[in-house]
Amino acid sequence: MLAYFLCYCLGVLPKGTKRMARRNVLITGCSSGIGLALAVKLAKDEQKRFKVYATMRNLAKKQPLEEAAGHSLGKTLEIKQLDVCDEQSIKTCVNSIPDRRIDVLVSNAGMGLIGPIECQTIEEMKTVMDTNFFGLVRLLKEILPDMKRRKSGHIVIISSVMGIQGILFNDVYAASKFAVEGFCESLAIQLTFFFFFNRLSLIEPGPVVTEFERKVFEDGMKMDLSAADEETAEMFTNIYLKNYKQIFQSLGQSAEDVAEIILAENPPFRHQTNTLYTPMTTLKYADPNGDLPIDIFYKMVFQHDKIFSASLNFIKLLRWRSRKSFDLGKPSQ
Ligand SMILES: NC(=O)C1=CN([C@@H]2O[C@H](COP(=O)(O)OP(=O)(O)OC[C@H]3O[C@@H](n4cnc5c(N)ncnc54)[C@H](OP(=O)(O)O)[C@@H]3O)[C@@H](O)[C@H]2O)C=CC1
Ligand SMILES: CC1=C(/C=C/C(C)=C/C=C/C(C)=C/C=O)C(C)(C)CCC1
Repeated sequence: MLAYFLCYCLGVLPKGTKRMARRNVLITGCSSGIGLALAVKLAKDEQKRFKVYATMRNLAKKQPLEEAAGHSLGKTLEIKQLDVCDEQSIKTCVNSIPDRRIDVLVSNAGMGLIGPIECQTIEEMKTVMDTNFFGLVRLLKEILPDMKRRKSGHIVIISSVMGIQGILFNDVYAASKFAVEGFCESLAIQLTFFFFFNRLSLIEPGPVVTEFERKVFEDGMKMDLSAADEETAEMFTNIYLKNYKQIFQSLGQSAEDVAEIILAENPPFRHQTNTLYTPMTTLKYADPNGDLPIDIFYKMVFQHDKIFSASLNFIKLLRWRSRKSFDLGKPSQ
């Protein structure tokens, strides 16, 4: 079912319903996680509808993708170098594609950052903004003019539920995804003029079990908290980090699940992939004043932490008993 929605997002109907010319898809951040899963999914499409340019900043990390790609490597999938923080590397990559033709751009590369801001340097914060926000801007500056000239193209952006709603100790990461969302919301209006209908889609996953989760947790565990006061350091360690793994185990999707959701025909502008997480984001829309989600999150963390933890365990148990992850992203029929 998620596969259906993925195909739907990149402009392909289910098998056998429509024939289309092969489409060039460029994906950033394919060394692991969602980018890798999506690249492989598209490259292995039975009808060979895609030519995938799976890019990564460090080609020394290409082995997992090569292994997962199998026979599609060198046929429907090519691996290329692209660092979203380096304009020249983007240009070189795009110039190496025949006629520079990119039908679908998937802006996926990104990184997380957690912890008290007192313990993060401005340089670390700038790297997150540079990767998650300016990385997208650089890609579009290079690729969008060609799409506008052709009056066709589709841009899929991996945003996050944190592009809608901030979460404790994710201040800068959430800011980077809010920047992405504001930027895209503005751009979508202009693109509707060029492409006649909206061809820009924001994918908003909740927690996904990937390298992102591991890296962010490890960095959080070894963070030097000496610049924070005792209460803040305690809150980060004993509330946030303590619950972190449990949240991913209970609510987390797999990269493959998310990959399946990404391609759809006439996709909505925003698509949240994780139905278990939507009660959280709905709080934002339920109260235009913005107090409700802050109040509820505060109570969940500081007053009803045992109920919150028990609820997460219950969800985990239900998912385990069903012996497969819930079909979290099933599109409504
Ligand atoms: N995992 C989660 O819970 C969620 C993730 N997301 C978003 O999904 C996207 C993919 O993350 P996910 O698959 O989970 O995590 P991974 O860490 O598995 O993948 C992130 C990818 O981005 C790459 N990357 C980082 N910086 C750059 C750069 N400067 N240029 C090119 N590539 C770069 C990484 O490369 P390298 O290996 O070299 O570091 C890696 O290939 C991100 O935008 C993330 O914000 C959204 C919601 C939830
Ligand atoms: C739900 C929730 C929490 C944590 C949420 C997390 C950890 C979400 C992670 C989302 C990710 C990783 C998105 C990536 O883009 C808290 C603050 C513990 C308590 C309040 C409710």
